[in-house]
Amino acid sequence: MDGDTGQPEIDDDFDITATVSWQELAAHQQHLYARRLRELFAMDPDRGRRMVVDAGDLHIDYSKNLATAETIELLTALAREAGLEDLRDAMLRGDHLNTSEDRAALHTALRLPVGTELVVDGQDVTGDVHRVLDAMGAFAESVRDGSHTGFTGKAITDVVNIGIGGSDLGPAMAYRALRHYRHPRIRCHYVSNVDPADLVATLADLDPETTLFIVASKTFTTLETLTNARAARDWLLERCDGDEAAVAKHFVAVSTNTAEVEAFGIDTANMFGFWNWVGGRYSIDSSIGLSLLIAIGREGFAEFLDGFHRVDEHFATQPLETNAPVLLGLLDLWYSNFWDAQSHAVLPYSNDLARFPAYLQQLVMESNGKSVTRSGRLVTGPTSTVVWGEPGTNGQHAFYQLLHQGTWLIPADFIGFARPLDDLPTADGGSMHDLLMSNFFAQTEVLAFGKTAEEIAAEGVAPELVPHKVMPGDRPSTSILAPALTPSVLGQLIALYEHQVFVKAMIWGINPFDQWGVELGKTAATAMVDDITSPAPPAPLADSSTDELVRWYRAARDRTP
Ligand SMILES: O=P(O)(O)OC[C@H]1O[C@H](O)[C@H](O)[C@@H](O)[C@@H]1O
Repeated sequence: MDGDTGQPEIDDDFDITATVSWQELAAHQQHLYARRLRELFAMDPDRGRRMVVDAGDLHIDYSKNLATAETIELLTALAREAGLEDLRDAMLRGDHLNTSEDRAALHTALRLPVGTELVVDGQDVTGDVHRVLDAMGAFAESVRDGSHTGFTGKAITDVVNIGIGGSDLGPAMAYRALRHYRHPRIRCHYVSNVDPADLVATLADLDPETTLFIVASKTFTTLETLTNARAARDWLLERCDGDEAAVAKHFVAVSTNTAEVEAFGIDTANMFGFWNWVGGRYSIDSSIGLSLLIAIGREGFAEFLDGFHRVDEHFATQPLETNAPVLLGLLDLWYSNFWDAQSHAVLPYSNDLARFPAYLQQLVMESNGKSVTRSGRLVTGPTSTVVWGEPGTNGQHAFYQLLHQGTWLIPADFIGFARPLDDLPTADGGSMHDLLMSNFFAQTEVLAFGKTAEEIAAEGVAPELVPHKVMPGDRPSTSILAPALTPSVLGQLIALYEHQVFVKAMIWGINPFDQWGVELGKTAATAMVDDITSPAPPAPLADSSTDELVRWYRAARDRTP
């Protein structure tokens, strides 16, 4: 620790890939490469009982990974060499780990219990967080109990969250996931895309008298969100004879930018704030979660936050060897840096978690899709893999073929629940949920252990078909089980992934809290609007491809059908 500043000492010339631990892991991979998971289980029959870790209500089995006790020893040594424990503590106490923006990354403060002391940059962070939570809670209650009414005095029945990226994916995912905990009268809708189809399709079924809009944007300058919000306001004004007073009843804002909220025309009395130390993709438990809070109520939202906090506590206190986000982050790094894995599948065996992979795509890839270190030096190895996935069993009938027999190594996370919130009987009087989970367990088994040519031939399969039916096995997976998909468990799952993203970033030496790569595309799109809308013939564009595309687009658009 640097005694003067309290910041962790970050050696920007430090290259993790040049360390002894890294070389040892590379040598270890060569040794493990020749081993089969079948052998590893035969040599260590208790592996499936030992290579498990519990964090809060999450029960995680990582024994079906291409790893042994020695792998974990070497990976945790690597993490120590990267100073992971100090960096974790630095993040939790609010040091400015987001170096390129000179900010803290304090999403963990959003779920600190009331009264926990945390002062950062002279601010009483927990006090601020709970003041906003209280205001959100009171507002949500007034919507839920019908006392907040629309311009004709009717209770709100529909909430439209207008936001994109971190101001959409989290609440949209969680609203869907927590279907069982929602208020019976209120439905939430999520509009993100600047494609007008999104807003038009959403508003088609809504009644302006009973619709509340939440304009959610950290910066309140995001083109898509402001464009959709303006169009939504026009829609409302058209239906209330231009009564501007209606806007105050039907529009609230969620943002860090008071000036822009005012400039947009939303009364700041109807604004719920947050802080620049909350990154967009880490903001679901800030006021960005207002729609979710309206849907599941104060108690549900408090349980959700408590779930995050339980995993935060685990992350903060457990030794690296039994620390779930650390282990999962290290295994991920093991595959991308030592096994050339380029993608990672997330497979929820829960239809309500259908948007969880999409949510993780932003969390993981916007955080760790970087190729320079904190000091701007090029990294010397791969960083984030591509994250993708679909709920099981749908994925089984679509892309699992590639997981089982394709040429890529694709580690997969299986997520499932013991107690169903919905269940129906099967034809033989069993439970559909048990059937779903039988698929979960069977898939992880087949991925890991496969089926050999001998086993297939012994079943009497024609010799020419045997190679087609061989299941190679050694396809790694991690199983994450929880008792049920509750608000708390959802919070725990999100925190588990947030922290594993951090673990990897700290070892690679990159900044997981900025996203400069998104900026140029935004600026270029704004500049392009003139090129495609000006009444004058298109000016030649710098490259022949874009030039030709724009000309084709304009001609086809302007041709009478
Ligand atoms: O919440 P906003 O300021 O509108 O930002 C919405 C999104 O904008 C950009 O795409 C950023 O890369 C995302 O991180 C952010 O979540």
